[in-house]
Amino acid sequence: MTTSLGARRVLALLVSAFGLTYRAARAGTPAYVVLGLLGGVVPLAAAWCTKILLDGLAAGTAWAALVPWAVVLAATGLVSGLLPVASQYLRQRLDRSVAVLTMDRLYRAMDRLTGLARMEDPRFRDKLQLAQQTGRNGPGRLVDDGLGAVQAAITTGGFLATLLVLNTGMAVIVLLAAVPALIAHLRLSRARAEVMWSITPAERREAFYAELLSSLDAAKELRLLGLGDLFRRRMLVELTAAHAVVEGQDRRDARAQGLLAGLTALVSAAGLVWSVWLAAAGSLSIGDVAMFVAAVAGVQSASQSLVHNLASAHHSVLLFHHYREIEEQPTDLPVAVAPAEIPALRSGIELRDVWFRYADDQPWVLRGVNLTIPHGTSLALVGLNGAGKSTIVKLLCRFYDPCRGAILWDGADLRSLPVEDLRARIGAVFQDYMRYDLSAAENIGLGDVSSMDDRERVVAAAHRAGAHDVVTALPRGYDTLLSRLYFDEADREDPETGVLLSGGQWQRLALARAFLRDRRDLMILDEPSSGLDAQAEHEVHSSLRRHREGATSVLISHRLGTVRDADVIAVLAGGQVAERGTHEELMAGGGEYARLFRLQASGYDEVVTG
Ligand SMILES: Nc1ncnc2c1ncn2[C@@H]1O[C@H](COP(=O)(O)OP(=O)(O)OP(=O)(O)O)[C@@H](O)[C@H]1O
Repeated sequence: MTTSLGARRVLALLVSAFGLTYRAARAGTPAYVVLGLLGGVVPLAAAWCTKILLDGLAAGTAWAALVPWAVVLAATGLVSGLLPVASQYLRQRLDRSVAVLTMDRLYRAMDRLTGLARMEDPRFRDKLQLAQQTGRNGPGRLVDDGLGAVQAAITTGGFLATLLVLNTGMAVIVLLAAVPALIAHLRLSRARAEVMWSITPAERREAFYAELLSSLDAAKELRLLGLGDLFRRRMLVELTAAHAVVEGQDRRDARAQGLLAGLTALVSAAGLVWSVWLAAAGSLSIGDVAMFVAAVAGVQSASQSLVHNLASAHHSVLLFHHYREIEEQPTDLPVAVAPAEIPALRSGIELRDVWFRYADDQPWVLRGVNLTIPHGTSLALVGLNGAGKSTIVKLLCRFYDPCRGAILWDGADLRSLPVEDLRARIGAVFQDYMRYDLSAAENIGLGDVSSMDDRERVVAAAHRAGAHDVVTALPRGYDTLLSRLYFDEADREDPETGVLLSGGQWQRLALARAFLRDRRDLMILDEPSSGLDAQAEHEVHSSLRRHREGATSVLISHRLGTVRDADVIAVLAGGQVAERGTHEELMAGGGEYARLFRLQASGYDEVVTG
């Protein structure tokens, strides 16, 4: 993560933040800008009115001539009281409009990521987290900071110009008091920004432990293994380490700011004594002295808010940079220049000399895999843990591209096909399937969004996956919410909210979701029955067998009894297909498959026979 960006990039980010804000609120943004500029002018107007009034009083001007100035002075007081209220209201409206636009754009950009590699990159995840944080109000904050800086610059410039007209010496004194302080504050704020960036890793680790300590998923292990104390101590170590770094910076800040405040006060006091002396000698009017006092205070507070705005803008620009990087990112998988239309599968799918590793610095997972899945046949992939079975599935869905070799769909390289169309032709149950905090019907219906409301199809899919009885036993049947989250107030009042299923019951729903897509060309089942009881597993595989007939499918299972009737069984080992054939052929061959099958069977045999 960076703490500095080129001037051109910073400018582009500022322009884009203003652009986004304007697009989100076409009337609100100009109004907000006008109020901001007004805020810069009001202190100047008040100082001028005070000067004119005091000079008039000293010169004995008739009260009728002074009344308008008194009214204007009172009006500046009213305006400076109302401005913050109106600005805050507009700012909040602006933030809400900007949040809708930026969130929409951010998640559209995420949707453009069709592969998985970038999502798995920890640096990308860091960026994404920052982008999510800043997306909502980042542009608004940048506009705010930019406007605040302009406002401060108007006030400072106005006072300096006024003093230059009245007396050059006074302008020089005000500058002498403000400029070194401005420079020092800028340096301090840059040092603080660097410190804050330097502690982000510690803060992230702290957040990780804090999240772990309150995570429902981790609760069982944390309690059983008594890990709460360990993680709490680790969290505190990270927190105190971050605090120690910030404490050092706080001390440096306090020292420097104390020194600066003393210096500024000294210069201002000297200037004040000098201006009073000039006034006594008749070279300055009382109004001029009042203007000098207002200018010293005005320039000081304006330069402080300038520093604050610049520091805050610096931070906001860096965060907004991450948002823009995510928003501007191109799609992660190469897109064919003229993607071919993807026809319904006719001849089959072929993996031709496929080599794959997850990153250049990681070991090869697949080393020249050759496999064909003829149309209408079933392929079973077996192999030890980590052999690369799920990796092949992910390549078939084109979540990654092979590093070498190709996967062909009826002879066409997957890379030449539109990825959305390819996926529309595939149904799958992944090993790490999702559990959606939605109703049972929606959990199944998501398999085919166009049939989500087609209850008949949803129920039929549930029947086939052995999920129907599970679902009908729920308090509201298919409409039962499977969640512990409250979606709205009505749910909160409902005692039937938040039904949780067992692991195997969830798996049946995931299977039903896949069955809703069974008219697709390729059905992929990665460990579809690992969590099912023996009876359910038997029923599911009988159902699978029936529905697999004539369909093209890939099945992965460690329970070899469930894959024995596949048309072809391929054994993966060492990143290659070590054996392939029907169950009978492989058993007769006496290789790895036969060894594993006998090993598993012997477990049952021992129990049954002895
Ligand atoms: N996203 C990933 N990033 C990096 N390496 C990965 C990733 N996913 C899997 N791997 C690695 O690739 C190898 C193959 O994993 P894969 O999940 O394909 O094996 P598998 O045969 O399905 O194993 P299992 O039987 O345990 O499910 C493993 O060494 C694993 O560590």
